[in-house]
Amino acid sequence: MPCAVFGASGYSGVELAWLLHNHPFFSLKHAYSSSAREEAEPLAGLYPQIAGQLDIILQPWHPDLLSQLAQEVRVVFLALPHEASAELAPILIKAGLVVFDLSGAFRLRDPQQHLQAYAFEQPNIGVDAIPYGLAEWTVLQGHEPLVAVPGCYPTAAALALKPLMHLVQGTPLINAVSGVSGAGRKAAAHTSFCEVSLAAYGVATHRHQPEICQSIGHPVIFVPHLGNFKRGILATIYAPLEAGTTQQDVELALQRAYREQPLVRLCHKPPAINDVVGTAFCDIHAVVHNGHVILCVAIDNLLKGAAAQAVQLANMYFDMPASTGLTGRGGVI
Ligand SMILES: NC(=O)C1=CN([C@@H]2O[C@H](COP(=O)(O)OP(=O)(O)OC[C@H]3O[C@@H](n4cnc5c(N)ncnc54)[C@H](OP(=O)(O)O)[C@@H]3O)[C@@H](O)[C@H]2O)C=CC1
Ligand SMILES: CC(=O)N[C@@H](CCC(=O)OP(=O)(O)O)C(=O)O
Repeated sequence: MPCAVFGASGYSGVELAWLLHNHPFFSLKHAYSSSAREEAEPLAGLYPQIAGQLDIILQPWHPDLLSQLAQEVRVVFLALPHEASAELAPILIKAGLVVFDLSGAFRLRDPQQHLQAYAFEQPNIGVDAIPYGLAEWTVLQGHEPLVAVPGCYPTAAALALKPLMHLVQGTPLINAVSGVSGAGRKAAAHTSFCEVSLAAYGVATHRHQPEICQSIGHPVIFVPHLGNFKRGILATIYAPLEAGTTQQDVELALQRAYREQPLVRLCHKPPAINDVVGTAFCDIHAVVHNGHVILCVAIDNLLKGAAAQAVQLANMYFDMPASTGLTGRGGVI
């Protein structure tokens, strides 16, 4: 299945390019950067890690390329800033392409909430329902023109909480720490090596708060943190439980949700970021304590939180096992 990656010069884009290049069914035909780059160049020029293995040329995107693209590929993955996705996705859909969008442009159902979170209006692409693709909780029909891939923090938080919401009574509190690749490749002082130690940010204002609420169907308190490591997210979640809920109730609910899901691992001890970095896995540990469940969840933000989840959804879209091409350990950056 020929496909293309937009935003391939970025962190989640290059991970997508690598996963698709090594995939048994998808075949990477085109990799695009923004049009701000002046010339085509090998993607390996930006990421020497892939030299000699993935020899694709990174082409600056230009609308004149659209008709050739539409003739040559069926599926496109967008790893672009939210507004760029919002602008490009409708054009690609109109050209007959199936779009997996990693940005936040199409995730929120409520246009007002979207406007408040992203500060631009959500485009109306004339589709009734755009699937929000939390992969383990989504059924795709295989004819949707666009799938919205969840954000990295919402993936970690919702995978842990969704199986337990019938046992939760009260507001879950979510503390999550992300590595710096979560902020993307573009240079910025607040994400530069000497500036980052460990601190909360976006307290009570982060755009993933409404996304998590939408995903689990319940309000939450969410505090993201930036840590001085490259990749990975570790979330610690405290959720009050209905009186009498036991450890066994929680474990059964998690097992029921995930026993058929190869990319979610239920763990006997709290996971470390190193357990999942370079993988498509989500590791979850749960303990009932003082009327609460304490959940520790780890994912690689660039893989399960972005590129690998997009490929997982594309696998499902084309009726393949969800984990096709995703069970190895790797990661480009
Ligand atoms: N990083 C992460 O952990 C996660 C990211 N995401 C989402 O994935 C998307 C990409 O994020 P990330 O990889 O971090 O970003 P990066 O900043 O690393 O990369 C952004 C990419 O988009 C390209 N680009 C920028 N502006 C435009 C434009 N106007 N038109 C076309 N291409 C453009 C850039 O090209 P150029 O190099 O030429 O500037 C680059 O290839 C974002 O929507 C982000 O929210 C989702 C989950 C996790
Ligand atoms: C560490 C860091 O900066 N993380 C990003 C979130 C990661 C991400 O890309 O999520 P979206 O797809 O929703 O943008 C942030 O907090 O904005």
